[in-house]
Amino acid sequence: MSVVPGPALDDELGRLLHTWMPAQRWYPAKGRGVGLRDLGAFAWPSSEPGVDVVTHVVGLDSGDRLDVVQVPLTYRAAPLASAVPGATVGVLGSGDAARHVTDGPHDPAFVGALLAALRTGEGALPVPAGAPSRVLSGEQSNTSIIVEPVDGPPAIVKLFRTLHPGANPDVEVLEALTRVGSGHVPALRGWLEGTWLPAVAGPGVIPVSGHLAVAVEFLPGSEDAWRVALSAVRDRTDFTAAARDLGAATAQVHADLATAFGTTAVDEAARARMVASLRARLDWARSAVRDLDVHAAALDAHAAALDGLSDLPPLQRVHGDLHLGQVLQAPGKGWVLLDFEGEPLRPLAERTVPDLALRDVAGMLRSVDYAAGHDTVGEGVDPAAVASADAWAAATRDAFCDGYGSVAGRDPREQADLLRALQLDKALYEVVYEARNRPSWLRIPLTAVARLLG
Ligand SMILES: Nc1ncnc2c1ncn2[C@@H]1O[C@H](COP(=O)(O)OP(=O)(O)O)[C@@H](O)[C@H]1O
Ligand SMILES: O=P(O)(O)O[C@H]1O[C@H](CO)[C@@H](O[C@H]2O[C@H](CO)[C@@H](O)[C@H](O)[C@H]2O)[C@H](O)[C@H]1O
Repeated sequence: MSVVPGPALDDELGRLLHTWMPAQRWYPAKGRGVGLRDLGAFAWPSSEPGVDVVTHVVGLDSGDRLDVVQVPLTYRAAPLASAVPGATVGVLGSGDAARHVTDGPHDPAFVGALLAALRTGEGALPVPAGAPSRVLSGEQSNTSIIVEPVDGPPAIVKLFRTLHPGANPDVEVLEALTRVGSGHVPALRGWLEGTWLPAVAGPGVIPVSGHLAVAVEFLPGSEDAWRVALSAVRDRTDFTAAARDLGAATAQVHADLATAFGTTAVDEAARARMVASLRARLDWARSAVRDLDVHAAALDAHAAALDGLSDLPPLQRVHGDLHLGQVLQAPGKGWVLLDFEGEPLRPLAERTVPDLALRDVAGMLRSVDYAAGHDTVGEGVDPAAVASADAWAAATRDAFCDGYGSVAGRDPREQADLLRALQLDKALYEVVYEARNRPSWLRIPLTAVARLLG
């Protein structure tokens, strides 16, 4: 990457970031008091005279935890005319020396520098620098920039906001799946790596490297399955044909992942590790969310029964956090799976170890339950509406499993105990996720925990 080390994060910029960052959707330390740590900066060659482009790597230190985020910024003498609300970080200095600070993805000066620095794999179509771009709006844990060249296919560049040393699973998996010709993922078009100081600073410390961004083909006119499913359940329209295709696409991606990364048979030690990890998640969720206390006896019984899990299928790379919001119905391409980063609340090292493909099936079944329960879980809902949402969910879940089994050769419902344990595992993760991020949604996974334990 043709960038050079950039300026330090000084107190004045630190104060601006302290105010601006917590309001961003991607900010990982919501609700926690943090001290900012300067873990490095890259100064980018800027195509616009007088505009400085700098990516700061900032540690968010809350004492017991340190999240590392990348914050690309531009510095201009005058405000960026095209800046949308939220893109303006603030002003440094005053009078003639004032520097207007903008969130990089919203500034063409940063996007041009970023596109020029992307690395491209063999045979991949590079993303031209200088093409018009816009930031994807909507709920996102990262920041994506859609690039639409006038004379070439569009691309979408995702800036990973939370950084981890080493390969980002999204880049690693998309590279492998593109290589084996998987038809159910967007083709990889480029990536970017960077270097910063590790979380633990000190004398003689060695910098770490990792992925900063990934670029893939943009699929215009796509609809995400969460929105389609939510309107289908509201209108009580059939979603079974789509769910069957989605099940088949999921099984095909699992087959492609097995081809690209191989599989590992489960011996007794691996089985014991799997049971231990399911128990560890149970303990983690119970200690994080007190609403689970009412199920103490049933959760204890479930934890004990996990020893009975046997005949586990081979382990392989999986998606790790598959839900309806992670799949697009793309014109001419069918179902496409996105975002192979795994569960954001899980440590990165755990997200890349070979796992059960059924975990993704369980994730999708939970997502169908979310769509059905979105409007009907809670007090005072008409029982007829609950019954019809439940019937929609049951038919959709069956269709997804039918489609999955038709490609995988084994129907997921044949492994009922394992599938139930994985759905419960996911529902417990969701209880923690919702308690931290969307407390008003908490009742959806809590209701599922009660049902799955019952
Ligand atoms: N290749 C693509 N083509 C069209 N839209 C996309 C593409 N990739 C992502 N998106 C849109 O961007 C959203 C967020 O992408 P995702 O990779 O899940 O980001 P995040 O990791 O921030 O959640 C998706 O839900 C989808 O709407
Ligand atoms: O998309 P991310 O990788 O950031 O995943 C996280 O956020 C998801 C919500 O955006 C969350 O998914 C949960 O809510 C979905 C509805 O919004 C539902 O379809 C999923 O089944 C449910 O798990 C995901 O768990 C979390 O990791």
